[in-house]
Amino acid sequence: MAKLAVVFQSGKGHTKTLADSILKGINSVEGVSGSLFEIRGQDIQEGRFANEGLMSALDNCDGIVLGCATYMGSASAIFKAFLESAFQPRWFEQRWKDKIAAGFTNSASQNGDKLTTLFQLSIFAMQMGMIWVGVSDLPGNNWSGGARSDLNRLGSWVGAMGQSNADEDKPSIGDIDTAERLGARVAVITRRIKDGVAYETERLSEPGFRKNNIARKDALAGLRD
Ligand SMILES: Cc1cc2nc3c(=O)[nH]c(=O)nc-3n(C[C@H](O)[C@H](O)[C@H](O)COP(=O)(O)O)c2cc1C
Repeated sequence: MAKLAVVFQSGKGHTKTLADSILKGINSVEGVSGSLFEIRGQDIQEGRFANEGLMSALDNCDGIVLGCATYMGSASAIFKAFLESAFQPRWFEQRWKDKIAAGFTNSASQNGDKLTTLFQLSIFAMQMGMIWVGVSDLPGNNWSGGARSDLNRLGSWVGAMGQSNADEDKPSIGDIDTAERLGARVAVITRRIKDGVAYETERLSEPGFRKNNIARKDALAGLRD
């Protein structure tokens, strides 16, 4: 059974609607099971996120879907604190290398600068050595017959975007269903990789990587730099 985590932050529940939808998509795929993990402000002290139980549960997953609200054109501060907490020791040890990753965000404005949030999430995943999966749906609501209920109506491929009106409690049904389809896509791809040909992946700490580079430098001395 492939295991996927949906890790999210949501202040007022709008982004949680997308997280629930991603989870629904994941669990619709046979042989894959998903779990939700909420990042809460109470786990942050002096700006640093600390919840070892949650982090080690993520260590045991085959993939992690990351999502948070867009605040001030950026990933929310609470979620950023969680991302930064992966630096030591998980980034140093390449612990999440080759796990599958994907992302989602929600904001009030149609644009709201939320692409920045998806960039932050995808860059994080790639710094962690993870394999990023984007949205595969064609763009919706981009012609005269388009509607808010269209799939991928915000035309985003880096990750799933949601937009919810400030006086309503949910993004559009188009966004909710697009998130569900991203969850299913991530699950199918994770299962395919997990059930595929087994492979060993090299994991190096920074000192180990430096040692290899010193050996390379010595081996190449006088040849080229
Ligand atoms: C501190 C703060 C900053 C925000 N910044 C943006 C923004 O840059 N762009 C935008 O479109 N909406 C912005 N919003 C609106 C939220 O993105 C929107 O209400 C979203 O649905 C919140 O999701 P949540 O209920 O999961 O927290 C901001 C809201 C807050 C509280």
